[in-house]
Amino acid sequence: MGETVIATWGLTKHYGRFAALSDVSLEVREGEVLGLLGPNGAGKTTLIRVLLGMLRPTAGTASVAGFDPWHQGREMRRRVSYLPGEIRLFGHLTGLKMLRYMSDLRGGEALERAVALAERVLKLDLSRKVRTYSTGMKQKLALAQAFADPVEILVLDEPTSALDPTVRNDVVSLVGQARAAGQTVLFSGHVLSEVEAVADRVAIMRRGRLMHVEDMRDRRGLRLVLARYEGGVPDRFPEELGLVVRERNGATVLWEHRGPVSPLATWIGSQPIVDFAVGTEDLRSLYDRYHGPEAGGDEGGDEGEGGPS
Ligand SMILES: Nc1ncnc2c1ncn2[C@@H]1O[C@H](COP(=O)(O)OP(=O)(O)OP(=O)(O)O)[C@@H](O)[C@H]1O
Repeated sequence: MGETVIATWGLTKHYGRFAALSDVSLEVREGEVLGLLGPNGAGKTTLIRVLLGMLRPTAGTASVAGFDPWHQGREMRRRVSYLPGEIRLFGHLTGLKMLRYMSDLRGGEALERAVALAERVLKLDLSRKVRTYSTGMKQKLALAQAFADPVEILVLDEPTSALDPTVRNDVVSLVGQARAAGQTVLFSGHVLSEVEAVADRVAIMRRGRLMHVEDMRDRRGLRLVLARYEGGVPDRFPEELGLVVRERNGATVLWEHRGPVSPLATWIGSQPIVDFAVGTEDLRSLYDRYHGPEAGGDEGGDEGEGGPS
């Protein structure tokens, strides 16, 4: 993985006394796909808008492609393609003219690719006026443009929110292709399976705070082992097995395990273990640790328009 291309240090955004973003420090490395997860109001869009130089942070700093987004927004935006959560297009233009308009803003290079993506991959009729498009069709048009842009960084705010399941999968593939082409992708979303399918790392937000960053590559090699001992669970386990105790309760222990299975299986065979089970932990259970029923509610502050943009 390459060098850091997006970084924030103690990023904070207040609306009056309400903190939409609190002390967020995060890094995204070159060529990486980072999924930003969190329920409504967690602060994902606020973070993205600060990174795009559309909102001025109350405190903290950010760097995107080596630029300060607020003070060097113009230089930064040349290197970044952004899909906003709320897409605004010119209704009187056809899809094709809208794509031409958007690609001209970047020197026209990306038009051919944007048209191919829109028509062939996303199956969009570009001869229709944009005002006759459904919400999902508008999202497809903006996605075609975002993925076609010859930029280093893609920032996608809920890129699949209006799409049907088949097109969602196409977008997941496009994110994978963008990474294969060396682009860095930051995207936000709620659909855990999509994030799980494509993200290298996942950042979980809650009430404006960054709660947890998980490396999905590590996670894919993680297994959970549940064992019930005859009598009590020993205090220590051989270090070379790479077992980490997640929970222990009477005669039962839940370990996290990474690495080869065979030494573990041999060792388990030598232990006074009466029963055991092996499984994986999907992203849902990780997410639920921060947002599940036991994690409490997520009501934020007052909704409202405003802030510099
Ligand atoms: N202009 C504003 N004035 C006051 N509060 C705001 C403003 N913009 C956002 N907020 C609040 O900041 C919090 C974070 O909002 P944000 O849009 O970043 O959340 P999100 O994680 O993107 O949610 P969603 O998934 O619903 O898009 C919310 O509680 C929201 O009400």
